[in-house]
Amino acid sequence: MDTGGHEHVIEVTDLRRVYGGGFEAVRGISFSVRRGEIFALLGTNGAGKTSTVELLEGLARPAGGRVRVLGHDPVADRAVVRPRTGVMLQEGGFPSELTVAETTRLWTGCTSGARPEREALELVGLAGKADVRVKQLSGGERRRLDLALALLGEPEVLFLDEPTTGLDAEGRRDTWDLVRALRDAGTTVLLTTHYLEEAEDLADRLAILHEGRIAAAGTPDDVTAAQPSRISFELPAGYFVGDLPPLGELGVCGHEMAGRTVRLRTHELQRTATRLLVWAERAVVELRRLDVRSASLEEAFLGIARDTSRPAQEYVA
Ligand SMILES: Nc1ncnc2c1ncn2[C@@H]1O[C@H](COP(=O)(O)OP(=O)(O)OP(=O)(O)O)[C@@H](O)[C@H]1O
Repeated sequence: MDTGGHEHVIEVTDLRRVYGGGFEAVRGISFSVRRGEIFALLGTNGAGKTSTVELLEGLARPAGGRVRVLGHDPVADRAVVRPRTGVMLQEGGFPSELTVAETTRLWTGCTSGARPEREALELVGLAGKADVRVKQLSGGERRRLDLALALLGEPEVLFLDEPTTGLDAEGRRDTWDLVRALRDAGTTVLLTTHYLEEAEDLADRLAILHEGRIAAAGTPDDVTAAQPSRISFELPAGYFVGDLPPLGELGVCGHEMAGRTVRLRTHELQRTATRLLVWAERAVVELRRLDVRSASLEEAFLGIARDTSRPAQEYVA
């Protein structure tokens, strides 16, 4: 299945998931992930990320639509797909009395072509904890053990459900470095995350899910580009927005004033900031608490999360 030189390792078409009671958690989503790509699924709580990933992992059958992983149906062809994939669930659920080394050994026994246990632990920085019982690990260390186990079979495709939840900033960055290194070595990675910075930094492409549908998709730059940048500052007493140069001339596409604080939105950040500062200099006006902020994935995400009237899916990632 070679499409323009890019093999689609994961293909999802009009996927639906309905739980008992008739609740439709995934409402017809489509996306594909190429070999050697990091793809992030973002979304508010309950948006349908885990429900989707479980279908990709073959843990449940879709109510509609189609999933292909490495060209196979992950449920019907589980015996073919499972040995080539690594899965890190949201909850590891290990026997807590076992040590890290014992847990890894147990998993090695169930994994075909497993890499050496110590190598997997070294990859995630847990080699020094081999003799510690799982119940004594910190939350972040347990996440890293989850990741080590997902990596045991040297998978071609890696599913990571919130891989860095509970990790401190350093642990999170170490995990990003590891995921990037795996991607560079050809592993295809699909991850879910609540950390927008993580998606922005790590993902080659992403989709933002909202209420079971894809509300935005593309590269982090694509998704961010549609958002305005923001400039905020306080005007001195006696000054109002009307005292600024005409907002159209500044390139402003929206504004508000609350107390003395002015917030401007613009798609031409450099032009707006320059003209505003030139005006302030000439008018001898001090813009206190000046804050100039580029459009971000966070803006896009919050815009989607707040917009309850958003229409049905129009995006295909
Ligand atoms: N077994 C189930 N039975 C009924 N509803 C379920 C079941 N599992 C999940 N849901 C519902 O499906 C929706 C999607 O849940 P899901 O766990 O996929 O969301 P998520 O995007 O992963 O959320 P989070 O970010 O909170 O982990 C939620 O409204 C959830 O309550």
